[in-house]
Amino acid sequence: MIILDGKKVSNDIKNEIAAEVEKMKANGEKVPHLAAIIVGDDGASLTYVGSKVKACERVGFESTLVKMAHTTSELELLKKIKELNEDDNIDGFIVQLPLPPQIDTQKVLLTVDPSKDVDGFHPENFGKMALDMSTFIPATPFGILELLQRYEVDTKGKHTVVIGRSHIVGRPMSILMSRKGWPGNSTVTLTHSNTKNIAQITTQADIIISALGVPNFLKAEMVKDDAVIIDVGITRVEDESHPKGYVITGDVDFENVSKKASFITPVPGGVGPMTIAMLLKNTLLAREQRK
Ligand SMILES: Nc1nc(=O)c2c([nH]1)NC[C@@H]1CN(c3ccc(C(=O)N[C@@H](CCC(=O)O)C(=O)O)cc3)C=[N+]21
Repeated sequence: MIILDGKKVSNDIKNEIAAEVEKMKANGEKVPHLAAIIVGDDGASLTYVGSKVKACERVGFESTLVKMAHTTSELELLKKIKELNEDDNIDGFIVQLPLPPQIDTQKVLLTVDPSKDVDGFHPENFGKMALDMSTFIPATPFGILELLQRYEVDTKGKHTVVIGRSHIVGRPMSILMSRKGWPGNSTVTLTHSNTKNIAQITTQADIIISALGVPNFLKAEMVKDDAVIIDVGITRVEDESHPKGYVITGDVDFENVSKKASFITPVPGGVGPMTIAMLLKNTLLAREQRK
């Protein structure tokens, strides 16, 4: 069993990006600038945005964090987005999800300038992804592809089972794994909350990508020998014995599933850090395309 070490690979990628930034500086070019908008400040979201900003500093990017009150109106948020669209200083930006209920997420995603949409959530970019056109690939799916590639995981002709159909992970992942090329060329089954007999499907899988958000959902008996396991779950589970009062728990019963797997991602230290590295990669791309 080989652990797909997202922490290590994401560090490698950050070093590669930092080297690019050094070159840009040496050439007197402007360095990439990422902005993030966060509406409200529930603990987890703020932690993730905070780590994105920290990652920017680490690779030499400029970053801007726009904090807005949880009572922000849709109109105010759309105005802020338009400001960032027009700000020549900003190469790419993200609006941290989920948004409070008074704000229509679809409207927000449609307002982000597709050329600055480093999350790859705008319908134009999602469509390009589905049609194999060059675009920003959403950071979490992009990170999973990168992990599969760097560990030379064979995906051709394999049965990939995706669990969860979210617009951010499951749906795009199912499209990407079925695309021509590598990683890709898989036969894909997309499962979700209405799927019957899910264990019957997962036991047929060569590759399982779980993006469900139910701690320890995937058990050893749901997995065949030598399967490749990608765990996208990151649920905070209360744990008094831990200094933070919680532990980050994945969708996979790692202790038991890892005994059967050929490759497996840990949580934490798997897909999470890759997400951040690929957001930086998209931002670098955005800067290069704006020259
Ligand atoms: N517009 C938008 N874009 C996003 O990319 C986006 C978002 N909204 N909303 C929330 C989710 C979640 N997300 C994570 C990023 C990093 C880790 C990460 O680094 N996790 C660490 C643990 C971090 C911890 O200790 O909490 C790990 O898995 O090792 C996790 C989750 C990005 N998201």
